[in-house]
Amino acid sequence: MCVKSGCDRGDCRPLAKEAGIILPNSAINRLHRTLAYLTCTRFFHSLRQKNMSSDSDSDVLEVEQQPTRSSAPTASTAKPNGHDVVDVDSDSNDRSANQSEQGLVRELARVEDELKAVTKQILRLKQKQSSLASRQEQISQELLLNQSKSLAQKDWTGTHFEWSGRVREVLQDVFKISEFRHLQLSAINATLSKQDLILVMPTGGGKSLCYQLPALVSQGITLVISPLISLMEDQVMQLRKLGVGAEMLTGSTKREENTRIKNLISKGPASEKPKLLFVAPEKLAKNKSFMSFLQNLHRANGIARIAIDEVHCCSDWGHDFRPDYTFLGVLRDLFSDVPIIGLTATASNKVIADVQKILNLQGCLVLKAPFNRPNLYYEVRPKTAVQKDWLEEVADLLSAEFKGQSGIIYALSIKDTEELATGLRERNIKAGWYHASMSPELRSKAHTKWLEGKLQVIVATTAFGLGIDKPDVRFVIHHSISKSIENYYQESGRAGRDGRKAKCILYYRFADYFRLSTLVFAQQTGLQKLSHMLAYCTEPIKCRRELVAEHFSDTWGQGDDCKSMCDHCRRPRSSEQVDVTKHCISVYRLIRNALENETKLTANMLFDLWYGKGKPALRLKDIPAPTHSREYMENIVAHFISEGFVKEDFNFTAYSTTSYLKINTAGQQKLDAGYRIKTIVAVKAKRPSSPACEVNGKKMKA
Ligand SMILES: Nc1ncnc2c1ncn2[C@@H]1O[C@H](COP(=O)(O)OP(=O)(O)OP(=O)(O)O)[C@@H](O)[C@H]1O
Repeated sequence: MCVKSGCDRGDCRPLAKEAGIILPNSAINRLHRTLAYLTCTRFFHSLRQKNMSSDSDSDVLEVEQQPTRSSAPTASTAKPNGHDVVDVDSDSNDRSANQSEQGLVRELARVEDELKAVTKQILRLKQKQSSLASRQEQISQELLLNQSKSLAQKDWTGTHFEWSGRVREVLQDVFKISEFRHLQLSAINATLSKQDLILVMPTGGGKSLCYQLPALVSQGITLVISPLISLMEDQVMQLRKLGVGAEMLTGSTKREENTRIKNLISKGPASEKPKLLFVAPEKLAKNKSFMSFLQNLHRANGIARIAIDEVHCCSDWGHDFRPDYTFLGVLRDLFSDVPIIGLTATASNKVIADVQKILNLQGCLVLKAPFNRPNLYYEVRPKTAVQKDWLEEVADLLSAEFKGQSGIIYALSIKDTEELATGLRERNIKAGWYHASMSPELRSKAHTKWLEGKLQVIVATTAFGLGIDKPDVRFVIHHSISKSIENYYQESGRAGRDGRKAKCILYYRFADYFRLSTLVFAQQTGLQKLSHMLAYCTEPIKCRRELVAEHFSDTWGQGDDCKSMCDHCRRPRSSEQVDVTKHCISVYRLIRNALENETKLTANMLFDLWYGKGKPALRLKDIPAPTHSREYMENIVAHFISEGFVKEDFNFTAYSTTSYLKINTAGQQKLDAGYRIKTIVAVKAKRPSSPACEVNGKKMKA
């Protein structure tokens, strides 16, 4: 060890020699003390280099000022050139250096304390900055929302507009409709007034009319941006049937057809010019020649308005985000005097604000109809583990309650659609299947057979959704849970579009949650949205409509009535709040114990262990099997997942992804700090004690 400084190399003296310096002990000591931040080696290396490049006196060491906390020069040693001068032979210098060292140590401690305080302050300020920034965003959103609300206060329903007479004429003569539905006239008047507008109306509410009718009352073309080719085909076909000129351009439109349509729109005779042009968002985002065509058309006042169908696709908070939709933000600037109308059935306030931002329509008019579909009955039923039992139950339902009625069964995978439809056919139900892997011909054949009533039910993936406009769908059954409440609302919304009563039944099984979580976890908002759906399915007592209204920030006041059109309102149950903290601790312990045994637990493995099954080494003797049913306990664990106490850990194999359960550290910290987890459970009504009665003289239970 080299003197007192802690240098363990012991090579300062040979290095000093090599640098041409003869050092007395006192100088070595002092250097070690005052230059504690340097190892001796570093110091002499730098010195050697310095000496090599200068003719300095070997008795005088010129120490380069280091950018460190102990570098303040003293008046006695400071050279005019800014370098400290250390006289290695001077004892008085030695003493003063000792004093200055103590001073430096004190200063260092003070500086360190100050630094700590400043760091704390910075952290506090950063937190404040981020909370102020999010409040700022919230306030600007609220201000814009207020702007939207005040625009919505204006009376748009009037019939005093210059176009009012013509609007009614077109409604009756072209569309053969006698009366407007809620918000249709307001939306039509607003867009004809050149007001930018976002229209939120329930599925089947009649949104299409709100841009189709104005298209016939305005000069120029209405450009409709739509996410699906099948949706465009359907609309073009319907419009042509009504005698309205409509065209569509997609990525697969042939070059000649493309030119024909463009020429017709820009140069065709007025009587032959189409009034509506349907395009996919990709057409705008990826086709410069089409954008140039639109700009030329605009210069010639040829664009009446732009309608963006399924506008929630702009936002990744919406349920089917499409990156090409984000390109549509340029439209507001490029065609500044052309009114834009965005339409959707599923948008919470968050999605609306997001869409407004992306499309540059901040503060525009928002017309929002209630989400409630009063004619739809919502029910969640437990799903049996055995497929055969489920098929029996549903076949019974279709041949009794839904006999002669038309409906849809939504399934999670392509394989499921085919297996379930086959299973139903074996039980004499006229069932077909529909999914994205079928050829367009086969898909269209299945769709047509169902439309014509040759199939009672179509078992489909969500590929069968947007644009399905069969009015008399009396039931929509979900074989497993949907990816989000938005998806469920859309899919179940295919029922009862004629306004008559229809049933939406969802079969829930906890295991299905994990089939979906492994599919959606890579999406930015996938798991969060799925957890909302999980909470919807496991909700024990609350009205289903109220849950949906809350999700979409819709108003559902005390006076609002479901009219017994959901399972919870039809069969109200009493409930109680229970403390489930101990169950969470058990779950954490089982997961931790398994990890200590190098095993990760899937939900199924966890429940097996909890109920005393599975590998004995992974069981914990002091955790007794729950006294409640597995279904009850699954709902409790579902609550832990929805509330973030339990997280998932996704692991890939070559063919699949597995979800394992893991402890959320933040959840553990909360429990450590004494937090109690509480949840609401339904309380089974006590059976009234059966009065005894007498049959043939014997006492029997009634
Ligand atoms: N005022 C009206 N009176 C009667 N029928 C109408 C009226 N407006 C629209 N419809 C009909 O209602 C059905 C649903 O309309 P539309 O397809 O526009 O719904 P949507 O709001 O776009 O629904 P989704 O979001 O599910 O596609 C159509 O068959 C349409 O002809």
